Amino acid sequence: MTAFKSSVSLSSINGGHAKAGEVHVIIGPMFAGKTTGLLRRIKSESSSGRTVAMIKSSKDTRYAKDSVVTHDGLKFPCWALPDLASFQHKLGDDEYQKIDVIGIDEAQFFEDLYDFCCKAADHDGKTIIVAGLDGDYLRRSFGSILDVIPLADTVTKLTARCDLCGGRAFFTWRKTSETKTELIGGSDLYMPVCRQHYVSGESAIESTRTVLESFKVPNDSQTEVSADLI
Ligand SMILES: Nc1ncnc2c1ncn2[C@@H]1O[C@H](COP(=O)(O)OP(=O)(O)O)[C@@H](O)[C@H]1O
Ligand SMILES: Cc1cn([C@H]2C[C@H](O)[C@@H](COP(=O)(O)O)O2)c(=O)[nH]c1=O
Repeated sequence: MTAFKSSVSLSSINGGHAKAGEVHVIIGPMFAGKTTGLLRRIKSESSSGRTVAMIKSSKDTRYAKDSVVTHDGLKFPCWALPDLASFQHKLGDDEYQKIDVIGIDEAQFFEDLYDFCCKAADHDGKTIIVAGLDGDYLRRSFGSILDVIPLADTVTKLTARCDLCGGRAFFTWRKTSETKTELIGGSDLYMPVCRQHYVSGESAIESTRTVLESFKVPNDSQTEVSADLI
C-alpha cells in the first residue's frame, strides 16, 4: 500500500518520469580536483549508457571556449552558457528530454543554479552533478552554490595542496590586490593554501597596510601646505 502510494505521487510530481532525479555537489578551493572529479563521473555515466551533457559558465574563457578543461589539460566538450535557463532553449525540448545526466562546472557563476537544479532533478528526472567554488578569495560564500546543498543527495568537499607548505589546502588565495569578486584566472592569479598560510597572508597584508598608513600625510597638514603655497 505504501509502495503503491509513493509511486503514484512520484510520477505525478516528476512529470511522469519513472525515476526521480539526483543532485550531487562537488565543492572546494581552486586546484582541488573538482573539474577532474566531475569529468570522471560524467565519463562513467556515459560509459554505462546514459546520455550526458556538460555545461560551464561562458564567463570562464581560460583554456577553451567550448570545453571544460582541468588544470592538467583533460578536456570534455561542453555548452558554454551565460545562464542555465538557456540550456533547454538551446538544445530544444526533444534533445533535452533525451539527456539523463547534466554536469555543471564553474557553478558559482550561475545565478539561476537553484531553480535549474529544482526543475531538472525534481520535475525532469535528471541527475545533476554540480562542481564549483564554495568560497571566494575572501572565504565568503560564492554565488548560489551553497544554496543547492539542501537539494543535494551528496556533497563532496575536496582539498588541494597548499602551495606554501604542501599541507591540505581548503582556501584560495588571490595573489593580486584586485578586489572584485569575479576575476577569471588560474595559477597566475590564485593559489590554494592551508588555514595557517591563509591567516598569515592576511596578517602580512594588514601589517603592510598599517605601515603604509603611518607614512601617509594627514589631510589637515596637506591643506595647510597647499594654503601656504597660495
Ligand atoms: N597546489 C595544487 N594542489 C593540488 N593540485 C594541483 C595544485 N596545483 C596544480 N594542481 C593540479 O590541478 C589538478 C586539479 O585540477 P582541476 O580538476 O581543474 O581542479 P579544480 O577544478 O578544483 O580547480 C590536480 O590534479 C593537479 O595536477
Ligand atoms: C577564488 C576566486 C576564483 N575566481 C575564479 C577564478 C577561476 O576562473 C574560477 C575558478 O576555477 P577552478 O575551476 O575552481 O580552478 O573562479 C573568482 O572569480 N573569484 C574568486 O574569488
